[in-house]
Amino acid sequence: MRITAEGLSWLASGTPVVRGVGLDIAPGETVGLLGPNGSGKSSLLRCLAGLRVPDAGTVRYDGLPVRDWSARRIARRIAFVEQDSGLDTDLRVADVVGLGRTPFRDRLHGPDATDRAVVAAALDRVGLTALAGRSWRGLSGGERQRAHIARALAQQPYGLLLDEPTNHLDVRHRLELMELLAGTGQTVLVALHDLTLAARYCDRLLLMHHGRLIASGPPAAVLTTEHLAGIFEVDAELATDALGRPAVCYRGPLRPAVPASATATPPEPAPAPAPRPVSTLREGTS
Ligand SMILES: Nc1ncnc2c1ncn2[C@@H]1O[C@H](COP(=O)(O)OP(=O)(O)OP(=O)(O)O)[C@@H](O)[C@H]1O
Repeated sequence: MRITAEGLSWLASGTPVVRGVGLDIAPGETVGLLGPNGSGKSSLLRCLAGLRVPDAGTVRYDGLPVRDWSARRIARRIAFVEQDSGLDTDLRVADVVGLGRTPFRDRLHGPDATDRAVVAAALDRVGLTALAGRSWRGLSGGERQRAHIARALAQQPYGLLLDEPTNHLDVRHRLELMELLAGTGQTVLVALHDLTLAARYCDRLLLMHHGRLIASGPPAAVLTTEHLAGIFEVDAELATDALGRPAVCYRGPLRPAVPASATATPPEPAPAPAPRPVSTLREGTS
């Protein structure tokens, strides 16, 4: 599925958050969405997922504008894994994953054999089969995150939008998740803070800053020392991993430059005026 946006803008209480974003994600492409905190990644993803109505511009799936589509129609095309769903329920893990089947079900009927098979396959893909019967409340943060991914996979979408899905995941599960996403064959747009992970698994990277898309291209073209310093405000060196992709080695946050006047040797204090000899004091002349 091709996901495109033209001139996309969204305002929060009158303040521009997404500013004139244009993008074109080809069918089957895995694209990483990068940017510092507050740069507008989640807001852009929500616009693309139909959860925010843009103030200007158009989102299209396979060339069709989605502005007037119902949530159900969108959910049959695209799955969205939010940064923090805050889901709190007594449902079993398999039932939470089964929520991904809702767009395909008649409201009056429960899950059928196909739904159950799709849910089982999704749980298997994220390694949660053993926890299928557990209560949602008993899961760790990382297990919940993987269950959300399984719920999205159970939707059998053509496109996947994910907002920092590697949060809470240990290193092995991060790598597994990125391999899974890159191997789905679906169109994937994934917001990530781990720049090296993004470079390793994404075909292309998009970089946001203050609501605008300021760069798009292969990982090596977007992860530059200029962007690391100027946009992410870190002092970092770029290495190349075994696959020829950029890998970031951080030295630390960039310190704001100290103005020269603050480091210069302070001038010698002016000598205090010598006390006038008493004899020169004249209190009145009469
Ligand atoms: N509903 C809202 N009302 C007011 N301000 C909002 C709203 N949604 C987002 N913002 C503001 O818009 C800016 C972009 O937020 P957004 O969550 O899209 O950024 P982000 O790049 O996803 O950040 P992070 O990396 O921290 O998750 C932030 O300054 C945020 O406070």
